[in-house]
Amino acid sequence: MAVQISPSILSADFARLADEAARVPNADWLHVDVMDNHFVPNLTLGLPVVEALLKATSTPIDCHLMIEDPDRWAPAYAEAGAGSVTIHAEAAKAPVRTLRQIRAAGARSGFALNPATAVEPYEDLLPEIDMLLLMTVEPGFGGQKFLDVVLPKIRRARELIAKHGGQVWLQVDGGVAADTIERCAEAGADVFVAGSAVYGAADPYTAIEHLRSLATT
Ligand SMILES: O=C(CO)[C@@H](O)[C@H](O)COP(=O)(O)O
Repeated sequence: MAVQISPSILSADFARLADEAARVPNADWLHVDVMDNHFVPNLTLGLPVVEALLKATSTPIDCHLMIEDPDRWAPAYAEAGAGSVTIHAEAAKAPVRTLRQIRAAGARSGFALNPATAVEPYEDLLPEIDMLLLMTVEPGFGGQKFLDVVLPKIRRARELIAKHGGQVWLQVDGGVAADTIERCAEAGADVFVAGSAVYGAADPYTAIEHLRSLATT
């Protein structure tokens, strides 16, 4: 699959989100981090802001729910029009039902694992998942250092995905930048979330194209 870049608006100016979305017309997705200050120690935004963003941009929205009760909230993000909705393994109590509800509402179903969560126990869930997200930092904040301890898990996840037909996208999120993206791509990732590497750059458009070319092998 072609490399996809999903800039994280966590590093954008929250007072000007529509303008910030317009600065990255070459993004494949706009990555929106929903944090509730319970599952992670940070508070960002929720459904009303996502609904407003959906009206403000034609770029598909990739919602990453870092919240305590994703089973309760994920279907609403999909029904609102998010193109992809990702729930966390560590938070979901009924992941199969919730992943199916996301798909039934017309979005791609995403399933995320924190750095210390192994992928093997979730192999049987792969048919329910459109995108597996491997966190390459502890979730909660942008601008953290990439955890290269996750690289073997990216390789393992790619093997498991191939075993199940290869349809599942493999996303990495956290510390993805010009000096780390090639290692992620080499390990098997194909969807790259980048916050500070895009919105911290003088020219986010060019930063995306640079990351895309580095990841395209
Ligand atoms: O989910 C998260 C953080 O929890 C990410 O989406 C960050 O927003 C990525 O930021 P950078 O590490 O790329 O600056």
